[in-house]
Parts: sequence; C-alpha cells; structure tokens
Amino acid sequence: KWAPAPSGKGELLLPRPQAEGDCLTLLPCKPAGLFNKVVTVDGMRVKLQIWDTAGQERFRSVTHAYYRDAQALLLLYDITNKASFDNIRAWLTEIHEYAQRDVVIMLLGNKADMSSERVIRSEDGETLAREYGVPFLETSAKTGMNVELAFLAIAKELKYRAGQSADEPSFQIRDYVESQKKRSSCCSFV
Ligand SMILES: Nc1nc2c(ncn2[C@@H]2O[C@H](COP(=O)(O)OP(=O)(O)OP(=O)(O)O)[C@@H](O)[C@H]2O)c(=O)[nH]1
Repeated sequence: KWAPAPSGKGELLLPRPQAEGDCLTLLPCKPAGLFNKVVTVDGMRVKLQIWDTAGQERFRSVTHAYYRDAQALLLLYDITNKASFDNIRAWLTEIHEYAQRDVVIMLLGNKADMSSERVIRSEDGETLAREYGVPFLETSAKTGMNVELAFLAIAKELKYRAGQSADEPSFQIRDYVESQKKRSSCCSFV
C-alpha cells in the first residue's frame, strides 16, 4: 500500500490507495482502478488490462511500481489545461528512466470536444509527440472521438510484437494512427 515517491528520491512515502477508505486528506481519495478491455485485432480477441492512476499523477505520486512492468502507457493531457500539457515532458523523462525500454507510449490530447476552451493547439501535441517519437491522437471521452482507435492501435502493436515473424508485414503504430484518426473540427461555419 505504501511506496517510494518517483524520481528515485526514496525517502518520501506516498500512499497507493486500494480502496476509498485508504486515503489521506491531502492526497487523492479515488482508488487507482484496474479495468479490462477486450479489443478485436485481425479477428483475434486481445484483452488489455488497464490501470487508471485516478488523479494521483497530479500529485506526482504515481510510483514506478505502477508503470515499471507496463507494456504500454497512455499519457493524457487536457487540451484546455496548459499545466497538464507542460507536465507531459516530465512524465516522458520519468518513463524513459523507469519504464520498460520497449514500452509502447501514446500521447493523447483529451477533451477535444471543448474547442472554445482549447489552449493547446493540435500542432503543439503533434510536435511534442514527434520530438519523442510517439504516436499522437486528440480524443474526447465525451464524444468517443478516437478513443477506440487509441486502444486498438495499442492492441495491434502489442499483438504484432508478440507474434512478430519474418513473413509478417511490419506494423507501424504511428502510421496506423495517422491514417485512421479523426481530427477535431477547428471552425464553425455559419
Ligand atoms: N467535455 C469533456 N469533458 C471530459 C472529457 N474527459 C473527461 N471530462 C470531464 O472532466 C472531468 C474529469 O474527468 P476524469 O475522468 O475524472 O478526469 P481524470 O483526469 O481521470 O481525473 P482523475 O480521475 O482525478 O485523474 C469530469 O467532469 C469529466 O466528465 C472529455 O473528453 N470532454
């Protein structure tokens, strides 16, 4: 239940709440959740076990243990919140230090439906993703835009890696995402 803080500092102990009652008042009181999602990839059912950090990332209290063994990491920022975007660099640095070397990383700019409150341009997300060589999508949990695609792309990449053989055509997750993604409409026409 208790684990060292990130960045290797070690001495500060932070809670990993497992249930509502485990929380401290200054720390997020929602338990980090585990969810299963099944996606069908080329006729094969792939079960993804998804760990939602449930707000702990805002307190930088997501410990290495949360993502050290993960095969894929979805990094989300909120397109209406600059701080959430600015935090992504720190997480990418941390992930490169502590996550598995071949972890699949995807950058998602969420709340794409909230165009009137947007402060992070789509191009800014694209530029950051390109800098780190990761696929990028803008998503909306409200409308569902690109949500299935994000999970499908991850599942395809993991399935490809698991069964990689010389005669199988190579799968490029960034190309796949670029070819499939829906873009949020920028303008309204009267
Ligand atoms: N319009 C809109 N609202 C969203 C979207 N995603 C989440 N929200 C809203 O934003 C608020 C926060 O959503 P959460 O899913 O709790 O966000 P979170 O970052 O996971 O928060 P924690 O669970 O505390 O980490 C809620 O009111 C959601 O309804 C989205 O894509 N569009």
